[in-house]
Amino acid sequence: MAEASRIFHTALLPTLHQTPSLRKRSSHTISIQRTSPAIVRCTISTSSDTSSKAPTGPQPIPWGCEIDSVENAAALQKWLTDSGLPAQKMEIKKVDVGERGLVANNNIRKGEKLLFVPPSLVISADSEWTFPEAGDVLKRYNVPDWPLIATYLISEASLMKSSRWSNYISALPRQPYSLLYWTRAELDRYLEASQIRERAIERINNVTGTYNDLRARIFSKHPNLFPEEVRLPSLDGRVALVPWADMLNHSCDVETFLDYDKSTKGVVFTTDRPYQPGEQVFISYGRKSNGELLLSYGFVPRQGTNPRDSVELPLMLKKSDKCYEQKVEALKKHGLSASQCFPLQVTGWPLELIAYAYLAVSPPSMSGKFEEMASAASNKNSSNKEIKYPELEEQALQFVLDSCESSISKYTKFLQASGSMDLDITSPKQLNRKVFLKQLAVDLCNSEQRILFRAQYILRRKLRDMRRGELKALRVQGVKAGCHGGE
Ligand SMILES: C[S@@+](CC[C@H](N)C(=O)[O-])C[C@H]1O[C@@H](n2cnc3c(N)ncnc32)[C@H](O)[C@@H]1O
Repeated sequence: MAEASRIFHTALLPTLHQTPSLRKRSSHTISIQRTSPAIVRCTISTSSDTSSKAPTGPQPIPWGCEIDSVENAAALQKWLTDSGLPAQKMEIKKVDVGERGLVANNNIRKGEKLLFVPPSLVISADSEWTFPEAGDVLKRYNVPDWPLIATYLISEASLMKSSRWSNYISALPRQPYSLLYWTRAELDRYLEASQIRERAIERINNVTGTYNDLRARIFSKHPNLFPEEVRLPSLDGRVALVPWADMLNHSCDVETFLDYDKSTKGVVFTTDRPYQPGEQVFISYGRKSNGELLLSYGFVPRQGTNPRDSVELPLMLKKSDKCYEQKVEALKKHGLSASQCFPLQVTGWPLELIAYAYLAVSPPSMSGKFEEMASAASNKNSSNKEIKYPELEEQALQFVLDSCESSISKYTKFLQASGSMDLDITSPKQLNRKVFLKQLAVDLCNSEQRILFRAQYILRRKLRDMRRGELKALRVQGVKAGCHGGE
């Protein structure tokens, strides 16, 4: 739940404009307009919505604050204390990593249970709605947790100061750098080399699909409760919003996650290291690659600091392969296709990747093995064991190396072009955003390319050793044959 809560928090950080008519809407934005107290009128634009049409009707409600706003954070902290948050050994401060964060104000031991957010301060699918009618309708239709909570938050935000969550809502950072908030043009332009672009498009489509489904099934049937468009952010699994806990920033060095304490029904976490007063306290947002952190949270950790970092390497069957159809059939049976991505880490690659490479380079004479190879290439097969075809190994490694090198050249092309990339800006605000996005893309591409370089190095060395070994064996055979011949 806690893991999901963080995703949700950042996925649900829309920019709500007070004066959208003045600005070209180039990313995902949510505007909320209050009509009557019981009605939430929401419109959320998408990356494809780049029109600068001035919306008519009531002014949208202000939402969130700049990520470095300590005033809103201080108001949040005061409200939380007044609302029953027990005394904590941390306080919200401006920090070096993540703008605002929780900083120790006491000595904290390793293994200490540090945080306790009582259930009354957690926003979950069971939270009480100020206007319960809309909530009742969503529950009747069994709407999953994340769109339900997103609609809840939008509904509460529309009440402004009269919502009990108003201090929380106005302290949410307006920080649209998660890939969900990049326009399609920005994704295409800055992340052309990275497979994370595909993941972002998939997630945006998932969000849009969920929204369209809700609109068709529910919102359109209850126009009095949901009079306009509501677009909701994407999220998997059980979700909740945890004010206070979601002030904690991520560090790749810690292994401690927020946890749900069944007995107290509160949110807690246990430290995995001590902290001195004045030190920022971190949690882990999950064992994620830099691309996944950018996708969900809008930041890229410093190069080389994320031991979980990985890059998706695309492998493809050759259309000219005589057994193309047969191989595709075998892959399909195991949920795979003619083009498939596999994660590479600095420390290596999964067995599935090599199994796929074996299949890709197999000659027609090995058609009896296609099925076994396709099965081993699928991670859906829990009993996966390493398969070995020594006669194909060199070709398979060369195939992976070729794919690595083709990816590396895409990154090189982008990184070289990024230096002189025209930022075609029309306002300082736009410049900030573009410079920032470009920097995020450059950081991501550098970290992904670094993993590819490492894989390239290992593959080249393996192939060299293999070929030297073969050469040696040939020489030995040659010498033996020579001896024979000489006898
Ligand atoms: C759950 S909030 C944490 C509180 C946030 N710093 C704030 O001021 O409201 C998650 C956001 O914090 C920032 N963040 C968290 N960990 C970070 C890190 N290691 N480096 C940079 N930004 C980080 C990102 O903007 C992320 O979307």
